Amino acid sequence: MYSIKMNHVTKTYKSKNGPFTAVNDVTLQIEKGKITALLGPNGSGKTTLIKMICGLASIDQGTIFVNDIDVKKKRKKAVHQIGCMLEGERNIYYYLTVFDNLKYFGLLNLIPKQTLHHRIQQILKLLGLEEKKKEYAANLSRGMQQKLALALVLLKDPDILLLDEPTLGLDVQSSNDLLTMLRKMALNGKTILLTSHQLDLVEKISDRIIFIKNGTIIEDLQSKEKEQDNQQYVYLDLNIPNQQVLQELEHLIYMERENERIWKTPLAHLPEILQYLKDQQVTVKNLTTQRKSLEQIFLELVGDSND
Ligand SMILES: Nc1ncnc2c1ncn2[C@@H]1O[C@H](COP(=O)(O)OP(=O)(O)OP(=O)(O)O)[C@@H](O)[C@H]1O
Repeated sequence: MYSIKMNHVTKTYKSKNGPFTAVNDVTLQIEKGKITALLGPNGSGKTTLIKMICGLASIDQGTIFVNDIDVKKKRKKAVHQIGCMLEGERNIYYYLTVFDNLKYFGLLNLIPKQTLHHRIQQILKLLGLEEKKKEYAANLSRGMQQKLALALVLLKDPDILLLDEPTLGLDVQSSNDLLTMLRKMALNGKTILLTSHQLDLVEKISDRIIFIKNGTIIEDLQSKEKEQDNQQYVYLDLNIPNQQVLQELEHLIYMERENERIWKTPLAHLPEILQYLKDQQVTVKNLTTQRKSLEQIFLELVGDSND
């Protein structure tokens, strides 16, 4: 089941040097109840993508559906499904206290007064902001302000969370707490799409990682592969006379990337796979148990963002 469906989405901005395509023909489905991360260098189009999903930037070409609601045609209804926190933009009132910020946003979002107070307490607790509830937002540290911004997003209990760099400015402990909280929310069925530059954190919590470069998806590491990561794999670089021979092998998984063609097999199945390859006159050029780190993949795929 998909919470977000994007079909051939393109966004072109006007700039001094002429039109600039920030998102280029992106087709993507985001699964419900999963954490999906968008990774890419500065200016690769991540924020633009998020802004289009939550109705803050127009969609030039293509369609976006949020919980099957067309963002172009029914923007208000679609946006209602979403809680969006954009990088660097903290929609908080600096001269209201933490509590009053939450109360104000709650009333603005028509949360009934009877439930609002309880909900505010829950969220303050969740984000470790209880002690700061009487503090003016202006006097909070940057990380605390980030938490408050997130608290406001969570207040209306949206089905889908779009979080642009949610851990930016948070200390290690707060980042980890936040990620743990997001994981729990996903387990409870929330769909979370986030962007981050912190590869290690993303690797820890995401079910799926999508790499973006120049407004295009260049790599999509699906959750299936990630779930299997706990198994020990052997990675094989093969010289195959005929691709056909490998297609029916259950335990030999093909992994296609921009610059490499690699196969992997669970360690337990290696002997039978090697025997089969030998029988089929397939040469093993390289065999390793080392999987590339996400950082290596990222650097290899994204490379110089200007190329
Ligand atoms: N309103 C705008 N007008 C013109 N160009 C824009 C506008 N917003 C973004 N861009 C350009 O579109 C490209 C993609 O920007 P975007 O903010 O989506 O990237 P990003 O991947 O989120 O980057 P970062 O990691 O730095 O946040 C950039 O080249 C940016 O300069």
